[in-house]
Amino acid sequence: MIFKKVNFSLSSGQSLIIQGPNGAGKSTLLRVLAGLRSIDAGTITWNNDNITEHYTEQTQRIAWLSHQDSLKPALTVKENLQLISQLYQTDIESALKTIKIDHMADIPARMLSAGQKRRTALARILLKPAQLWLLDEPSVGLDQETIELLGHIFKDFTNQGGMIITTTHVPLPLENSKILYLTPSISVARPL
Ligand SMILES: Nc1ncnc2c1ncn2[C@@H]1O[C@H](COP(=O)(O)OP(=O)(O)OP(=O)(O)O)[C@@H](O)[C@H]1O
Repeated sequence: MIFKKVNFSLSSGQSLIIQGPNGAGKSTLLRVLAGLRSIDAGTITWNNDNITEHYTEQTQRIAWLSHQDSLKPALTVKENLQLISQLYQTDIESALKTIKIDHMADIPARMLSAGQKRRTALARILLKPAQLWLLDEPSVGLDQETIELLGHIFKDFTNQGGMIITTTHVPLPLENSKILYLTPSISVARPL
């Protein structure tokens, strides 16, 4: 068991910050909420529907930012975002402008800095019309100015009714968030 006695609820416009030491299960909990991992006990519901029985709907509702930026190195920033923008008919230029990376649209991902890759991954979040953002340490690699920008992006999203669940080891500009603190329940990792 990685964690136990986890209990929280979130309504439209609210956010939750998951904290805890390395290995506490923060990323694992995000994966569970995304429907990517099963749980041994308990239930997770969305408007009273068990998400494990409504996996497709759950994947449609969420936008997921993992630790890995998952960019194709040979493709440009714009090309990396094309699939998702075509899928949801959303505007790449606008997403790149929002996260202030529009001047790098034609640069291959392999030439980006760590922070520029993170911004590109965040642009991908903006391109999916999701109701819930699941963000794994979104500020990693970002400079202070971009972290502040992230605060405005978070606020815009929650003001429109979006919900955010994010892990972090550092303070994030996310006002009035609920906090969930996880403590490690296991000492040895076994294959999940
Ligand atoms: N695929 C896996 N197979 C087995 N154990 C895993 C797997 N992924 C994670 N774990 C274990 O589950 C526990 C929780 O990992 P998780 O990545 O969720 O922690 P975390 O709180 O996000 O940590 P960090 O702060 O370092 O990012 C750790 O003990 C880890 O070793």
